[in-house]
Amino acid sequence: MSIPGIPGLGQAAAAPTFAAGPATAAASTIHELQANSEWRFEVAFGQSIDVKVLSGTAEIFGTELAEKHTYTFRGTKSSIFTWHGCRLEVSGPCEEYTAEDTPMVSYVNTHFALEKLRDEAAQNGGEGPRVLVVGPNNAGKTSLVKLLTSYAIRMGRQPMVINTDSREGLLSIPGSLTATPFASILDVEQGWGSSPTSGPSPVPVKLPLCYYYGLPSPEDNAKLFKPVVTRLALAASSRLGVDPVVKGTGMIIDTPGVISQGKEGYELISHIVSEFAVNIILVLGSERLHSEMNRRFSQSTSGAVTVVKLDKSGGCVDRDDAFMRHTQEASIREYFFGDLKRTLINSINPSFLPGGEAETMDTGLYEKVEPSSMMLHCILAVMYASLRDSQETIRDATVMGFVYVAEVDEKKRRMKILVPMNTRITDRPMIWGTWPETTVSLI
Ligand SMILES: Nc1ncnc2c1ncn2[C@@H]1O[C@H](COP(=O)(O)OP(=O)(O)OP(=O)(O)O)[C@@H](O)[C@H]1O
Repeated sequence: MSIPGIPGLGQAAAAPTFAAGPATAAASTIHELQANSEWRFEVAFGQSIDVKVLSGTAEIFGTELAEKHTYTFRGTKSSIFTWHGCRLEVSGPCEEYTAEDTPMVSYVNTHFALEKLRDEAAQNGGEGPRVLVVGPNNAGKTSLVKLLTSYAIRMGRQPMVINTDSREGLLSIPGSLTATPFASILDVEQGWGSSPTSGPSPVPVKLPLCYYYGLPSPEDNAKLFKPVVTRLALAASSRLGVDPVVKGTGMIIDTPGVISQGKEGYELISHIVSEFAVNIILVLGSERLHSEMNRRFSQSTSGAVTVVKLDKSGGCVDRDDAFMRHTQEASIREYFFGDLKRTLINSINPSFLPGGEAETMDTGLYEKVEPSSMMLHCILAVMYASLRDSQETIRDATVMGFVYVAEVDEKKRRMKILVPMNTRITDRPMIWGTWPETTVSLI
């Protein structure tokens, strides 16, 4: 483990100096990176590159790369940063350039400030900081959350990472919200790591507490999003309560970019802040949002929220709808086919009932439906609840896992589904989210 000292601490940021403009590398190339510089790359979907650290130290969003090990990257936009300089060997086609101007010093300083709070918490038996990261789309929120998580792990901590951005699942499929205690390093090739259903992984598998929302944006159905966040916060807080190491480290909460713009979004931020009892807000790349967060939270009567502004990295790239769609499909595939050996295909005949056959109060949260051809190639969330439970209980339940609808026979009211779970699910309510829409056949 070698978190570096803090190189360049207190120095003014250097003027942007890109070592090279975007270029396309095909054959094997050697890159010599100077200290404090970053190699940024984009690999298209359907293509892959191999990267090897020949010498020196290098990291991806805080996770150190092993020397001489070949890492393969597919369909990704990312960067490799070095504190002390390194030599990289790269083969395969990618868009790439090297940058010397990065906000890494301010990010690592933020990490050390959080460490100080964790040390203080340890002295008085308290809780580590509950950190919320907000900012517009593609401001680098998830990358910062990864970096703070990796650095905390490298210090022997175990942060609870919360994902409230349903567009990108964290160790789960898109549409879900999760809370995951991280004790071991992140898998840099996979992003966060393998989902629990994936097979053998070089990096230990993490088990998220998973809740289901089933829509891409919190604003699509705030009436559903808010209570799901509340449940997630309750579950995460109680998990914190039973694990002293996680409690002493605290939480790091990622958010969807859409809530960082506009009044409706700010209301959702307030909801997350109060449900998770957030005490640090990191604002990425928006003066306006920073001022709004200060106005709302700095002078709060409890006075307990600290708002910090951080620069957006020049490396952040916009991801268009097609790229997001590919990413979402890749994570769905990984969920179902991470380990083919453990994949089961079941034919079941459930009356497809969120809320079940028993009389339940119709609260309008979910509509009861029969198997229909509309469900073909869709994903259903199997809930830890009973068919007799109320709709609220089902909404508030955690997700057991997800199934994929491979065939539907409307006449017989039968579906053939792909079930990557080794357990009986026919007596469980399943929720059919309208998103992500699956357009391709997985099998
Ligand atoms: N320094 C960097 N160099 C190269 N790529 C980067 C860098 N930082 C972030 N990226 C890439 O930019 C994209 C956007 O970053 P990220 O996902 O962290 O933003 P976000 O604020 O979480 O976005 P959203 O709100 O849309 O979820 C990602 O593909 C990420 O890998």
